[in-house]
Amino acid sequence: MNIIVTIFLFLLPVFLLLVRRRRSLKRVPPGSLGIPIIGQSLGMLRAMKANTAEKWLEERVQRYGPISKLSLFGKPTVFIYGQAANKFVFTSDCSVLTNQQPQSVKMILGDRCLLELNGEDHKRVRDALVSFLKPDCLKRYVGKMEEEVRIHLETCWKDKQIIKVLPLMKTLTFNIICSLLFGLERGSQRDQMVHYFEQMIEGVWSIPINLPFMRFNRSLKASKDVQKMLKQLILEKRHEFDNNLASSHQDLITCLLSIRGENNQELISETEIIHNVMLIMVAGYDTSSILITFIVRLLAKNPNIYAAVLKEQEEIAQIKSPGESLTWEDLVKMKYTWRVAMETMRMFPPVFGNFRQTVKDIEYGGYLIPKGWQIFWVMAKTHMDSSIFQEPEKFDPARFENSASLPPYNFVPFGGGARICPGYEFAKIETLVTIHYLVTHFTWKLCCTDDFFSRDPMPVPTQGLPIQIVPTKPL
Ligand code: HEM
Repeated sequence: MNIIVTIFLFLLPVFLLLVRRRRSLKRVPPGSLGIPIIGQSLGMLRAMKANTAEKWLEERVQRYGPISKLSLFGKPTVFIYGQAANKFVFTSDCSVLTNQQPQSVKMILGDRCLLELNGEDHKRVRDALVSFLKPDCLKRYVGKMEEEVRIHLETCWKDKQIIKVLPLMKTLTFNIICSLLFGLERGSQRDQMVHYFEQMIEGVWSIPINLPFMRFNRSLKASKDVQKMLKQLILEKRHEFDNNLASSHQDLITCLLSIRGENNQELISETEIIHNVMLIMVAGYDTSSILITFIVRLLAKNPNIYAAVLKEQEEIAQIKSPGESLTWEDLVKMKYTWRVAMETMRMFPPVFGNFRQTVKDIEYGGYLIPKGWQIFWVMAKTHMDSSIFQEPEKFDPARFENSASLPPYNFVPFGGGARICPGYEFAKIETLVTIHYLVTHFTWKLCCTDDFFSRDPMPVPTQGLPIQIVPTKPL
């Protein structure tokens, strides 16, 4: 026995030496980590603001190749892009990569929101959210979304000549979220929620460099106010549910409360409901409003495409009797309009890219990425790759006529894998319903014809996209 232990103790250091030597043979990717803490953060933020982020990244690719290291927001980072990179990020489980968000996300949205969860916990909470966000469930809410769109156009577009699209689309998407997800009707409670929410969202994606401390603190305080309101809302909805008073039009909160175990105990905790409802508010607000804003911009610049969308939507409107609601079946017919939306997201994806963190030393593309480093994957660059999308600068919805023929992992505006956007169908319905109403009731002209938009981190067109509108049919 002693001999075996002695041999083991002798061999152990040799084994460890060999492992370490193997690891050191692999190189970390080329590039520089720059000045400590700051690294390349300022350069990238500047490029995002100046709408030159793609060029900034392309210069890196020219200099170091498709995989390079840099330092972003105080952490060593590896930048990757392309089909293989997307596949790697979307198919790696939480024993390899975990989600990585700025500390501000955890502070404002809470540590039980999906972005902070991994593995089994992530799956359990995500499945609960998807039970409401899946098409089978959302089908029933097309009419409710339509009602919000109608009221929005009546109050914010009717009798106006010039409007700014982005702020209005933000108002609309927030109202849709309040109505469908929280069952919060129009009135003082909803107005108060908007007030706190607008302050809260300012700080969510912030890092110390881009938001002054005072404003971040205001955002943090607003998050507490939103949480207080949600707590009260949950109390009311739990009472309604337990006493069978819930209306047939369930909202997300009631749906989460209704997920029960064997002894009727709630399976999603109150904290998880609050944190995830706040995440949904944030995740579904900027993204969809930006998508609709960019569609409006592209339709104004491409009259032929506007005409084709109008034709498709008129065909649907014409078979409706006055006041009849849109249905799921109508949305299924809006194939061309959705292709326009897909092409818009190819060229102007609301989400530019995102971060993950390595859980252990990993090998990718022949390089070593050490444990604890960030991975910065950028989808926007893959969408403009001319070897995948011919003439990538051309706005051409026809390229999605046969989207099944697109090789996988190349067009990923909603991400992929275990963290693929659970709000995909929700975003699709609100986009199609809104565009239906816009094209069948208005024509418009851009007031700012420049092509500029900054990324903050989502794309924001100049002055929020002012347009001149002309009604073509009464609402
Ligand atoms: C055009 C609209 C939208 C786009 C382009 C979009 C895009 C994305 C992307 C790319 C991700 C994955 C990020 C990653 O893997 O790191 C994501 C995640 C997410 N999205 Fe969306 N989204 C949109 C609308 C929505 C809506 C309307 C909701 C809610 C109703 C929503 C809720 C979420 C949530 C909760 C996550 C986190 C999922 C997880 O970590 O498991 N999104 N979205």
